[in-house]
Amino acid sequence: MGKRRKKSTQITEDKDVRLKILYCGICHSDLHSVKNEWENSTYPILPGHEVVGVVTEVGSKVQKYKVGDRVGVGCMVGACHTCENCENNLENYCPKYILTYNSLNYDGTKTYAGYSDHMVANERYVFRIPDNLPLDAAAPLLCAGITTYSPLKYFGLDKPGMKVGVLGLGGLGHVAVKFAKAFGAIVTVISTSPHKKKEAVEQLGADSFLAAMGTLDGIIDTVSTALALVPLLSLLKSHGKIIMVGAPEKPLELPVFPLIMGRKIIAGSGIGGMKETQEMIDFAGKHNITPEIEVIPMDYVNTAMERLAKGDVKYRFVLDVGNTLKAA
Ligand SMILES: NC(=O)c1ccc[n+]([C@@H]2O[C@H](COP(=O)([O-])OP(=O)(O)OC[C@H]3O[C@@H](n4cnc5c(N)ncnc54)[C@H](O)[C@@H]3O)[C@@H](O)[C@H]2O)c1
Ligand SMILES: [Zn+2]
Ligand SMILES: [Zn+2]
Repeated sequence: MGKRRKKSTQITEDKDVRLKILYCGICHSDLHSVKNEWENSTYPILPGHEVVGVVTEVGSKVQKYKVGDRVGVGCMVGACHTCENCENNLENYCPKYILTYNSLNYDGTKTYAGYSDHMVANERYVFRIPDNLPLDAAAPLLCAGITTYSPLKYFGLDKPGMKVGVLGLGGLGHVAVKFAKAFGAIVTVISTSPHKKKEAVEQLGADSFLAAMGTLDGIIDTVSTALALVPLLSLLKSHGKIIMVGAPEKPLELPVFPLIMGRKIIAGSGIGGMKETQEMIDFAGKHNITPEIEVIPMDYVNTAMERLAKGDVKYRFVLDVGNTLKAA
């Protein structure tokens, strides 16, 4: 692994940017992956796709960045750039996309990611972090941010007055509340944990905590385990939508009648394209949207994973890689 790691930290292409990693968020997908819950993990895995840091080197043809710039890398580091999805700035739906970790580069080498000191990525997959956003709190935007921003926009839930439900108040869910509020939506947190009510309303700005039947235009479902859909469908108005971003390993049961009654929609959404990711980060900068984080040292990572599995985090762990990673 040492040899491959070394290779992945060298500038190999003209359009590559090397960054010194300072912070990396811990996404529940990291946990699914290290535990092989999706049954697609190939070890060794070096997780982390909410990566932020500072540019230390640029390839000869890099145009967007220079040494010293504050940047981030999200869930992807490559795609084919020729298919219909790529041509429409939807690299995230490219059939040949390359994930930041647990994936293969086109040369067959493995990708390793953010729980690490350095990283190299093509400039198309590198994002600029606005000066007013603290780097540690900006990290979760790279996955949790775009994963919730993109479906709110695509499914038309970004209009003032829309009644938006957010299911699961974890890393993704709490950012969904912040973006939906910034779009002017009326936001309801749907949670099975009554103790989360006070914070959801007072700290995150949600308008209410539990929704009444037939009242919501859309629900962003961020839950990491399989939950029943029927009670959720009953919360929707006619034409309401449930957008699944949570990625449980087990399938969900889908009775059809509650869909037919009211022309309701269940859809999925995966991160977002590179153009939209930069747009989301700039929007967060403009509206001062920062995730709520608990900054932790590298040697706390296993405890953090255990706490994340229990839902014991408010609301995102961020590894202080720059100050606490002791390179071997
Ligand atoms: N679609 C995408 O592109 C995308 C991107 C990032 C993460 N994800 C997935 O989204 C999910 C959430 O990620 P996260 O980082 O926000 O995780 P998280 O652990 O921070 O949040 C998940 C929330 O779901 C709640 N939850 C879990 N099981 C529950 C249950 N049975 N009933 C009620 N609530 C329950 C937890 O309490 C927690 O609040 C994960 O499955 C992750 O893999 C998908
Ligand atoms: Zn993620
Ligand atoms: Zn493509």
